[in-house]
Amino acid sequence: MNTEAFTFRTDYPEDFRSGFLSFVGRPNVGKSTLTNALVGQKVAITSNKPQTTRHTIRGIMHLEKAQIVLVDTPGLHRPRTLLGQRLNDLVAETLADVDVIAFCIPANEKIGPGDRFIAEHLANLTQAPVIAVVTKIDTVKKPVVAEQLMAVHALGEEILGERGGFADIVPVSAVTDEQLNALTDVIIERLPVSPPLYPEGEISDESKTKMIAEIIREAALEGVREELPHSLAVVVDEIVPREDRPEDKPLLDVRVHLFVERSSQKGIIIGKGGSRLKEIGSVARPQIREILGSPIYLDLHVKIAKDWQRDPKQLDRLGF
Ligand SMILES: Nc1nc2c(ncn2[C@@H]2O[C@H](COP(=O)(O)OP(=O)(O)OP(=O)(O)O)[C@@H](O)[C@H]2O)c(=O)[nH]1
Repeated sequence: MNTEAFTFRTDYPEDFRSGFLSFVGRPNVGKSTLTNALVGQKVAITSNKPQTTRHTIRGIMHLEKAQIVLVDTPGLHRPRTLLGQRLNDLVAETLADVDVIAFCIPANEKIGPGDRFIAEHLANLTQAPVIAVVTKIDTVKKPVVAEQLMAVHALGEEILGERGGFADIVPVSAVTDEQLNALTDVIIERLPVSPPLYPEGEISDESKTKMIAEIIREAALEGVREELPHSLAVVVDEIVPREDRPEDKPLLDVRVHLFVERSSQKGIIIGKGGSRLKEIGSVARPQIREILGSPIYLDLHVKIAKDWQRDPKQLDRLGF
């Protein structure tokens, strides 16, 4: 494994602020994209299909005057399957101990029952300040953004009225980077005065294994999201140094299982003569290599785990 040494910053100013920030919002509102845009590195997985973010993945912003630890939560939604229920529990747990919450609402969709559901949850679950972030402002004209800001303000007054509505409302685009600095400043204001919580250089405190699983999942879903809606789980079984390698030419064996629900899905993942599996490997390999800081041999196996989304035993085994 890569053993870079991370160092804690000691020259921080007296009024340095550090703390945890969690993004919440319906699926697909741009939470992962915003996390990536803020942290500046790919730490969470984005897609144009909802609910790809299954794990809580953190990115850390190391700034001159602050350190912001971003906790990217899965889309909070009404639970339909057991998996959904577990995701919601995870969201509740995450919200219980963050310093600031950023509630994302897209500029290009009217506020709906899903947003209200989340706002009500926030009112009940947390005392932390809630900043409303109006996302994807590049997709609509200015007057539409203005209208959405008013609607969001009204939502805050109605549901979080007891605490004076949303702590702030900030329009942003994670694609054009518009207003990201403004959002950062607003977040910092709400963090406690505290020394840095994490050493410099660290982009994620999730195990590298989880990041690797996400990369492979993303590569595997590329182009086949329609056929494999939420039926793919990736488990990294082991990462071990290959024996008998010269010291200056190490190689890591990365052994991975991809779990699908049905044999038809297995066929889709593997592709004709293994062609898709090869493709998945070539997309994922360079990214994994970068994370581990070493050449790798990527060993991908596809297995069927029936109805894993509804089976508690399988869910435990797959780490949900
Ligand atoms: N034009 C535009 N598109 C965006 C922006 N932010 C996100 N998107 C797109 O919106 C889609 C969903 O973004 P994600 O970041 O995956 O959304 P999410 O809220 O993390 O979704 P879940 O993981 O399902 O909860 C992707 O196709 C993004 O490329 C933005 O600022 N502008």
